[in-house]
Amino acid sequence: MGYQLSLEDISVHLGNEQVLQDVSFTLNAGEFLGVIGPNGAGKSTLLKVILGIIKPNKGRITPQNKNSVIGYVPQSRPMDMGNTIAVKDFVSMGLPHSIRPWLTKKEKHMVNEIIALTQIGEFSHKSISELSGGQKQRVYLAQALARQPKIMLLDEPTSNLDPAAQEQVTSIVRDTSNKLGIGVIFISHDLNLVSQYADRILYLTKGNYAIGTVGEMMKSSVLSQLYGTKVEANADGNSFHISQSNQSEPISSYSYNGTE
Ligand SMILES: Nc1ncnc2c1ncn2[C@@H]1O[C@H](COP(=O)(O)OP(=O)(O)OP(=O)(O)O)[C@@H](O)[C@H]1O
Repeated sequence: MGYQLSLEDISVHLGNEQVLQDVSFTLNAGEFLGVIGPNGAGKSTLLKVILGIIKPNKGRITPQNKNSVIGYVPQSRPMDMGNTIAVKDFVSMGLPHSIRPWLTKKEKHMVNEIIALTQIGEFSHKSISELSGGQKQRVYLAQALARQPKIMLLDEPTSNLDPAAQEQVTSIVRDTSNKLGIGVIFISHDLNLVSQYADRILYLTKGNYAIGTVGEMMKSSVLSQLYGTKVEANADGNSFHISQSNQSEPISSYSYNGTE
C-alpha cells in the first residue's frame, strides 16, 4: 500500500486566531495534493504542523517521528547570489548524513538518477549562483529527493517563476511523485496550475477547509461554503467561471483538462 500520512482533527490557534480547525485527510503514496487558499488561510501553518515545528492544540498526525521521511522545498526567491557550490555537490549534500568525505558508487548512481529525473543534467557542473529561478527550484527539488523522502512538502515552489518555468517545475514534481511513489503536498496560489496536476485539491480558508478532486471542489455548494457567500460555478466544457451572485465580474475563471 505504500507510505500514508494521516491528519486527524488537527486544530491550531495562533495568537487570538483559530487558524486550522479539525482538519483531517490522508495523503496516499504517490498522491499529489494541491493546497490553495487566500493569504493567511493557514497553508504554511499546515506544513509546519506536519514538519513538527508547530504543535497542534488538538488532533493527531500518524505516523509520528516522520522527519527522516520528509523532503521540503521552499518558496522560490532571489537568493544564493553568492552560492558558488556546484549543482552536483549541492544535490549530494541532501544525501542522508555520512561521516565519509566521499560518495559510494551507489550514492553516485542515485545522485545521477535524481539529476536526470529533475532535468538538471545540462547545468550540473555550474554553480548555483549562475542559475535561473526555475533551474534553482529544480535543484532544490533534487536535493530534497536525495534524502529519499516518502513525502515531499513544497511551499509555493513556483511563485516568482515565469509561466513556462512554473509548468516545468510542477510537471517534474508530478512525474517524480508517480515514478517514486512519493506523496506530495504542493502549496500554490495558482488554481489553474495545480488543478492540471493534482489528484486532489485541499482548499483552506481561515478555520474552514474542503478537500476533493478538482471536479468535486468546483461545485457551487462547496465554493459557497468556503467563500462564506453564494458562489456560482458554471461548467462549460473544460472551463469554469466562478462568480459571486451579487457581482457581474467573475472572481475567478480557469480551465482544466482533468476528468472527474
Ligand atoms: N507565530 C505566529 N503567531 C501568531 N500568528 C501567526 C503566527 N504564524 C502565523 N500566524 C497567523 O496565522 C495565520 C496563517 O498564517 P500562514 O502563514 O499559515 O498562512 P498562509 O495561508 O500560508 O498565507 P500566505 O498565502 O500569505 O503565505 C495568519 O493570520 C498569520 O498571521
